[in-house]
Amino acid sequence: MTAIRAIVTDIEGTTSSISFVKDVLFPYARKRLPAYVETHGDRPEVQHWLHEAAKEAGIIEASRQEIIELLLRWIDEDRKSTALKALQGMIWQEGYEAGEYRSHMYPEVAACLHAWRGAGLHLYVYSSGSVQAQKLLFRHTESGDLTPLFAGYFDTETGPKREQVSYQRIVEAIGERPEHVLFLSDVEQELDAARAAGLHTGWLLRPPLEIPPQPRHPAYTSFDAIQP
Ligand SMILES: CSCCC(=O)C(=O)COP(=O)(O)O
Ligand SMILES: [Mg+2]
Repeated sequence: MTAIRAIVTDIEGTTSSISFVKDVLFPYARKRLPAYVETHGDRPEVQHWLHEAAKEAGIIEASRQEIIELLLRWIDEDRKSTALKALQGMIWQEGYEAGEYRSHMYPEVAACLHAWRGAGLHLYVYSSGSVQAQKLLFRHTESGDLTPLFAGYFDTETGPKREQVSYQRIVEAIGERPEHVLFLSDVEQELDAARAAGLHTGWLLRPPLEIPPQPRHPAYTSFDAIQP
């Protein structure tokens, strides 16, 4: 493998369990979204994302109630809408700050991130969750505040995770050639897109998942097995 200088990691299913996102974060945002929009709907950043959601849905002159119902539907569908993700991030902030939850990290993740950073690698996050949500998640982990380890964060404002161009934009933004960058994810389509852009890939298959006989990407059941 060409010398790896930077690692870009996904979150859900890679550093943290799918269950934490689906069973803790999503229901928290779902329950509070209507009241949050009613209470904070006049803030410019909330207004902006409500407008973006309506635009994405092609709804002209939507009422606030219609947008709320749309966003709740999108949460149920796990739609990777940039507008929804931005609003979820704002709501999750309240939960983290109230101590309602801390974010899950697989047991070896913090130690590996520390070791990789200690070895001089530059670490980045690329998730469908908003940059705000990513920073909150890594600040409030069960393994402490991991944000000092990261040099940057990317969300779907950079582009969808299954499109090659998103990875081209990321390597350009971080100033690395793609062959020096390793992307880690649990989703094969994301890895395919990263590989098409020239990045190295690592496929995380967390137990009870198992590595198939001939994986299309270098496959690992934990970060421990990755030797960048
Ligand atoms: C930043 S935590 C919430 C993650 C999220 O909203 C999500 O949809 C998961 O996306 P990922 O790209 O990390 O699999
Ligand atoms: Mg994932």
